[in-house]
Amino acid sequence: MNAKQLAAEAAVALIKDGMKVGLGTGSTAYFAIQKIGQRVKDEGLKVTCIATSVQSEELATSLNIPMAGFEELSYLDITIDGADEADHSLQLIKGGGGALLREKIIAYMTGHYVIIADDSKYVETLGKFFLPVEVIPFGWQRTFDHLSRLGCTPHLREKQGAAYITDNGNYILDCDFKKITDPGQLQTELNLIPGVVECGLFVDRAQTLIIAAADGQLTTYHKEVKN
Ligand SMILES: O=C[C@H](O)[C@H](O)[C@H](O)COP(=O)(O)O
Repeated sequence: MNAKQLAAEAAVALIKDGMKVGLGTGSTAYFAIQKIGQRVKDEGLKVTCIATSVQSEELATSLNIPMAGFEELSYLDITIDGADEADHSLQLIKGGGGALLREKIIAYMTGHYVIIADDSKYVETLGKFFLPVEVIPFGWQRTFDHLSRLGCTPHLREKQGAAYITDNGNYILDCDFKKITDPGQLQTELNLIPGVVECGLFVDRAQTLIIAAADGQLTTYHKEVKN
């Protein structure tokens, strides 16, 4: 079993009958959704889920995982999601797969927010991974200018030669800050820029971080966070 799958399955073991569950996005969350589907099928696990992306919604539906909308769910017991970077105080960079906005909305309605990753994602200081910032397409070049003034080099994310479009119809600027020493302050500054919809910093959100190594070793970190 690879490290991502190992971390994912350890997290899915936390899900109990009757829980409302948030489904993350990406190659690590994929294994969690697969395992939830397996538990629904084999054990008759009773859950109601909401997904952080169209991609995860489609995967969950194909596995017959019961899904619900925001009109039905206002609170989730647990969400299991991946991350692009996580530091020792469980601050995160997310959005490598473009799902940061829906992921953050769901993180903010979750009681127990669990992050799963292989050990390459566990870093001393955030920022080596370019920080994804979701911006509206209107005037994005000027939003780009404002981001640059915060000391980063932004790059418009592209897919097949055109601007990458998120599930919400927006663009992503991947920002090279090199080192992010104060994620909370940076999040505040980013979200004050007109045109920025949301940034991929998840500050004081994760309560549990499950890191798996290729040799099968699992390490779980916990933090007190009032969600
Ligand atoms: O937008 C995508 C999400 O934030 C992912 O959870 C993150 O990019 C990690 O993805 P992966 O597990 O594929 O490395």
